Amino acid sequence: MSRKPIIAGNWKMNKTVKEAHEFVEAVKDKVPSADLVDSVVAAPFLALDRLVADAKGSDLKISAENVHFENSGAFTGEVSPVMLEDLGVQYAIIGHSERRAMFAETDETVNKKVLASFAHHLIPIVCVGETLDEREGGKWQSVVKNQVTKAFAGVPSDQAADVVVAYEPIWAIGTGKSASSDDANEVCAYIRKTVADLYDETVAAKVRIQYGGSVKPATIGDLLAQSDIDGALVGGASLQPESFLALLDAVKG
Ligand SMILES: O=C[C@H](O)COP(=O)(O)O
Repeated sequence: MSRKPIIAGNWKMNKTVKEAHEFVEAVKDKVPSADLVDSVVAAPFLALDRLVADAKGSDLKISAENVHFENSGAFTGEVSPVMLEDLGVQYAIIGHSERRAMFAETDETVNKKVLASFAHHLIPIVCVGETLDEREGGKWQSVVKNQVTKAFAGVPSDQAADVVVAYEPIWAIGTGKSASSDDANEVCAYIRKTVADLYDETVAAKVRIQYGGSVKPATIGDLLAQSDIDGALVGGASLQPESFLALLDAVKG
């Protein structure tokens, strides 16, 4: 089965609203057709309202970088899926390793956020990945399997097929040390097998799996050529319009 690639920029804590607006204005009419690739930018909450309006009518899609699992209530500083749906945001990154490491995100909260996202028409981009110690200790399979299994708990099969999984080995994020295409593909294939064990081969064949970790325009082509890598989640190289568009060009071939 052929899966439509999905290339997502994750800006992390970068760009003012003005800078974000200028970026979207610069790229929105240059991204490839959404028939060919899903082109996504994940921006800080403050910019989302403006960016959804900016991107309207174009093939560029807008994502949040996080979402809370409750609809409303006494959760100071948080943003709910109801609020994101209201803005017209289409995706939410969930469980990024920076949130797991610095903001107490757990497999349980990741799962709650996945379920809450589907309840509000947000497509979850679920991040998983092992630390360097876990890789060197030969534990990446158990780490990744556990993260995937817990993230998908309670997700019905029709929704499971729409989940985007981002495999991001923690040692490769922002370090300039990308996993080799073969190593990244081995893990992505293992993630797909895990989804097949949880559901079936049909669901597993539909789930899109991104690689993330020091992806650059020069390296994305080799990654996308792999059997089980359907896109990329890109930090640093997504911050400039030229670089973001160059990542998307790799899909066009
Ligand atoms: O979400 C994106 C990843 O954390 C990768 O970031 P990076 O491309 O700057 O290594």
